[in-house]
Amino acid sequence: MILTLTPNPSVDETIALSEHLERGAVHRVATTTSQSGGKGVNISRASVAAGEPSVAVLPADADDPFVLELAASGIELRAVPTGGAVRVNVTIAEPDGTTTKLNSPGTEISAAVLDRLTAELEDLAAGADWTVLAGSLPPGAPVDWYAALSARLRARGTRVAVDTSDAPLKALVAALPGSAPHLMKPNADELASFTGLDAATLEAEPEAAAGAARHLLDRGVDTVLATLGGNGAVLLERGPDGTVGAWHASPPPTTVVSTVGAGDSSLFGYLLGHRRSLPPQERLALAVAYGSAAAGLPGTTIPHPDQVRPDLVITRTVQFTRGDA
Ligand SMILES: Nc1ncnc2c1ncn2[C@@H]1O[C@H](COP(=O)(O)OP(=O)(O)O)[C@@H](O)[C@H]1O
Ligand SMILES: O=P(O)(O)OC[C@H]1O[C@](O)(COP(=O)(O)O)[C@@H](O)[C@@H]1O
Repeated sequence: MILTLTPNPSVDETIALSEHLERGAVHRVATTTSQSGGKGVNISRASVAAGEPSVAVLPADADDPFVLELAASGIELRAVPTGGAVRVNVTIAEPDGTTTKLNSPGTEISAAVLDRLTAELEDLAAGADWTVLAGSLPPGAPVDWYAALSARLRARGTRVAVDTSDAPLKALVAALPGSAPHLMKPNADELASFTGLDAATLEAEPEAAAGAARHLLDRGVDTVLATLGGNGAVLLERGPDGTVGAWHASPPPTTVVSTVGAGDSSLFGYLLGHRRSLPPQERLALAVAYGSAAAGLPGTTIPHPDQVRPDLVITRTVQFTRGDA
């Protein structure tokens, strides 16, 4: 079972333009779509589509349309009532695939709701192969909450994966190795944020990304899936003998429609490969195939396994380029 936590869920509104976005101009919108999203929610949605059991833990009222839509989609939920509305995130998708995301801070979360979310996770963790802590933290959550949760949930016997950004990511890295999750999934901007390296260089050069990701393995993380946008992803993994392997995978040919949900889909692809006991290169190929399939779908649409082509992904081993961190 894959257990997910989305502490800051979002209604994802996507505005698709039939022309390039020009700041200050008036645009006629081609289509608008609205989907229930947020990182853990998207991973649970991918799990359901792939026939993998999953439970999504999140703060939201049981009668919120957000929760009703997820339940109708077949996603098993533990929704902790908040009395507040789910935030709205807006994406502007341009015809060339350029995706501009405007993510809201979210509604203030109380200590009581945080405690209930923790209790739900602890209740379910022993039955979870993986527990995924994902996305931003809403106002009111302690910035080091993921670090604290990682330590508590590891003690329950689940593997822990974290995908976050900004201050919660920095707090998690600062808390290493004490509360190290088993897996982290930074993108190039996130790798840059805690290494001080240049994001564009990390995205363009898999060896540099592998070198940056290596800092996390040196501090107790077992696996790093560093996604590099259109340049695929790098996987670093500590083997049973303690040695670290590193691989890069290039995406299959992709016509990009909206990259929202691509990172979440790639993390799910890795977890699916792990649950199927595939070797590391094949887990990486599945991750990149899932991410690229999502990038080719509108809005936050999460791919069905039929849409995912790991057979078209090219993987190779990479050497580390040690950067400063
Ligand atoms: N332009 C693109 N072309 C093909 N695949 C893409 C593109 N952008 C993203 N992807 C796929 O989605 C995955 C995650 O993308 P990335 O932008 O790194 O993640 P995040 O959404 O977390 O920022 C990539 O590893 C790749 O497989
Ligand atoms: O919690 P954050 O960092 O604001 O991110 C939430 C947003 O990210 C998403 O989970 C998509 O993430 P990815 O594009 O990284 O896969 C959206 O569904 C949601 O709007």
